[in-house]
Amino acid sequence: MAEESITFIGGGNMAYSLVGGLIADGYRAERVHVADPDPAKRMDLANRFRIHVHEDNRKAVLRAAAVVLAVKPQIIKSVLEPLGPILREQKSLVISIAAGVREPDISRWLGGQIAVVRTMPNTPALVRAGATALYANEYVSQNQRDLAESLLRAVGIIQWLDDETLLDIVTALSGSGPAYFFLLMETLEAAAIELGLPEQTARLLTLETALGAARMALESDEDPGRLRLRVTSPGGTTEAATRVLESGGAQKLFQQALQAATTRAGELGRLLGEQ
Ligand SMILES: NC(=O)C1=CN([C@@H]2O[C@H](COP(=O)(O)OP(=O)(O)OC[C@H]3O[C@@H](n4cnc5c(N)ncnc54)[C@H](O)[C@@H]3O)[C@@H](O)[C@H]2O)C=CC1
Ligand SMILES: O=C(O)[C@@H]1CCC=N1
Repeated sequence: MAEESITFIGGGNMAYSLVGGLIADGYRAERVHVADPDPAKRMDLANRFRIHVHEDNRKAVLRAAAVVLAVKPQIIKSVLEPLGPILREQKSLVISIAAGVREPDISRWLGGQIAVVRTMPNTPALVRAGATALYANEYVSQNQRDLAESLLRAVGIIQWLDDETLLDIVTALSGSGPAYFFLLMETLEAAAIELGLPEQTARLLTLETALGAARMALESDEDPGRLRLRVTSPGGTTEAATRVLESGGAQKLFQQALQAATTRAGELGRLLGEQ
């Protein structure tokens, strides 16, 4: 991938995952900068990845080909306004990973007419198994599109979207999605321990089953519904378990959860856009 310099504004969970994935993919540490006001975050990132860390956002973005906004949605406006003049002058590409925050608002806070890619990655980027959707505004050149794509592709799969509004659904599905699968893992592991399985065995079997199911679904020509039926012997154990899940409304609950997350992303976008 192109070895252009990239700056992360905000060095929290998601920046950690993306930086870790980039370094693991062979991106040179001296090309990566992170700005964060928290000295503990800066020290952690510098020690772990040997990248440049900064307290001052303006110094951190100097000469950056791409600037990744990795702060909470609620502070994006205040972070962007002072950076607008320098980012426009440098013609840096701005890549936002913030949930809900809309591209027209990001562009407006930066002073307008600036290349912005709005994305939604997820934390498995840390192990280069991320899933990211991207949307580019009209000012993004082909080179910048390639740069955004190569940065996110280094940490997992990517999908371009033509319609920005779809990013709220993506946020609910794959942005928040790791949490749903972790919840399932936590719950299954705890239930197995409660039933009498040793802790280490319960953990290992839970995680390998999750990995195996995901790999199998990715590599198979059959959809997950069909693969589920293959596990389910008539009158067997899976059928007994599935009956409990269905009668408890598991599918409905997941639909409602995805709806709630999508709605929240839309609300965040609306509320923050009114600033
Ligand atoms: N955590 C996740 O799974 C995902 C998060 N996102 C998005 O990524 C963004 C960051 O989320 P997290 O990393 O989870 O949050 P976080 O709270 O872990 O990280 C945010 C970082 O920003 C720093 N910060 C605060 N004020 C700052 C300022 N003025 N300038 C520079 N840095 C500042 C904080 O010290 C903190 O380290 C959010 O907008 C979120 O919507 C997107 C996809 C997945
Ligand atoms: O919970 C959140 O708002 C962020 C966005 C997607 C995952 N974490």
